[in-house]
Amino acid sequence: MTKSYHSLDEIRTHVTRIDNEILALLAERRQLSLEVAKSKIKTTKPVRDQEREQALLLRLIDEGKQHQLDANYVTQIFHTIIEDSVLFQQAYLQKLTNPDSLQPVVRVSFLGAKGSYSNLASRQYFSRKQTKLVEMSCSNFRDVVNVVETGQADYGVLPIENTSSGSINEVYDLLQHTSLSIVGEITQPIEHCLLTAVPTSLDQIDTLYSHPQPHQQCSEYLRTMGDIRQEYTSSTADAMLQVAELQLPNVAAIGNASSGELYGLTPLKTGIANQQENFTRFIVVARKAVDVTPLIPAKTTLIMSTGQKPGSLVECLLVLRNLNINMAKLESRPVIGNPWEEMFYVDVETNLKSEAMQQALEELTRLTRFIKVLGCYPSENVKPTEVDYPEE
Ligand SMILES: O=C(O)C(=O)C[C@]1(C(=O)O)C=C[C@@H](O)C=C1
Repeated sequence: MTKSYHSLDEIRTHVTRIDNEILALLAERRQLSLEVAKSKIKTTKPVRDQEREQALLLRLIDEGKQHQLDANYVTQIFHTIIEDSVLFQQAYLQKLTNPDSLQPVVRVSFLGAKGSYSNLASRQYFSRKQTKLVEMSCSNFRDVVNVVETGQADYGVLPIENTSSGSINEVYDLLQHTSLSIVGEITQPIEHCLLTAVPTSLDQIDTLYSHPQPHQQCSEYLRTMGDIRQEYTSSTADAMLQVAELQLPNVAAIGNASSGELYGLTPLKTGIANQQENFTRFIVVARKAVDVTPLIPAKTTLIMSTGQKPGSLVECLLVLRNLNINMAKLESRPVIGNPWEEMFYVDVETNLKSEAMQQALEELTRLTRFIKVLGCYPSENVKPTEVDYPEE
C-alpha cells in the first residue's frame, strides 16, 4: 500500500532516508565480502564462484518480481554489487600477498593535468586500495615512466589500448626499454563530448582542441562538422584548459563531461565517439614486481623477439596452446635499430607462478632470441555472470 504524503519536501525526506539505508547496507555487504575472502584463504577457494552468482541472481530476480522490479534492473544492480565485491576481495588478498607494496600514501604519475582520462583512471584504480594519492601530472608518456624509474613517483598509469583506436604504440615502445614492472590494470569507459567555455551552437565551432587519440576515436562525428581547424594538444586536460582560457564561442575541446566541469566547460554535444562502447585499458607500472595470489585471476605480460626464422612466432604460440594458456592479446612492434625485426607483446590469462607458465617460459626461452616478463598482475576485468531467466 502506498502512503500519502503532503509535500515534495516530505517525500524527499523519505527518499533520502531510504538512500542512506541502501548505502549503509551496501557498506555492510562489502564488509561481509571481506569475511568471505578471509574464509577463502583458509579453504583456498577462488574468489570468483560463478555458480553461486547464478543462483544468487536467479533468486534475486524472483524476489524482485514480488516487488514489481523487472529482471534487467535487478540484474544490472547486482552485477555492479558483485563486481565491487570481487574487486574489494582481490584488493584485500593482494595486500596480504604483497604486504609492503602499498604504503598509506602513494605518489602516482600520469599523462595530463587534473581531469585527464589517465588521472580519472588513476583515481579509480587506487580507490579500492585504501591509500591516499599524491598526484603527479606529466606532459608525456616518457616522463610518466621516468619519474617512477627515478623514484620520484611510486606508480605510473599509462593507457595501453583503446577499443576504437587500437594499441598505443608509444607506450608499447617505452615498455621495451624500461626496468619497471606492470603491477596492475584498469579498464575505463571513455565518454567523449564536445565541450565549450561559453554558451554557443554547433554551427559556430570552427576550431577544435584535442589530443590526437580522442580525435581519432571521434573521426566519424568530426567529419560531419565539415571544415574545422584542428589544434593538437599534449593531453585531453590540456585541450580543456586551453578552451577554458580562450572563453570563445567558436572553439571547443574533446573531453569527458565530468572532467570538463573542473575547467568550467559544458558539453555542447555528448556521445561523439565512433563506437558507442569506447573503453581504454590502462596499465599500472612500479619499480618492484608483485605476486598474484592464486585465488584470483591473473594476467602475465611478456615481450619476446623470435628472430626472422620463418614460422618461429607460430612455434611460440603453439607452446602456449599446448599448455592450455589462453592468450588475451598479441601485439607486434618494430625493434628500433634492427629493421624488419619485430618485438612481440603477449598478454596471457595465467599466473606467472603457475606450473604451466613456468614450463611455457622454459620452452619459450629456448625458442626466442630475447624474452622478458613485464609483469604478472590481477585481472580487474570482472565479466558479469549471465543468467537465463524465464520470460514472462
Ligand atoms: O559468496 C562468495 O563466494 C563471494 O565471494 C561473494 C560474491 C558476492 O558478492 O555475492 C562475490 C563473488 C563470487 O563470485 C560470488 C559471490
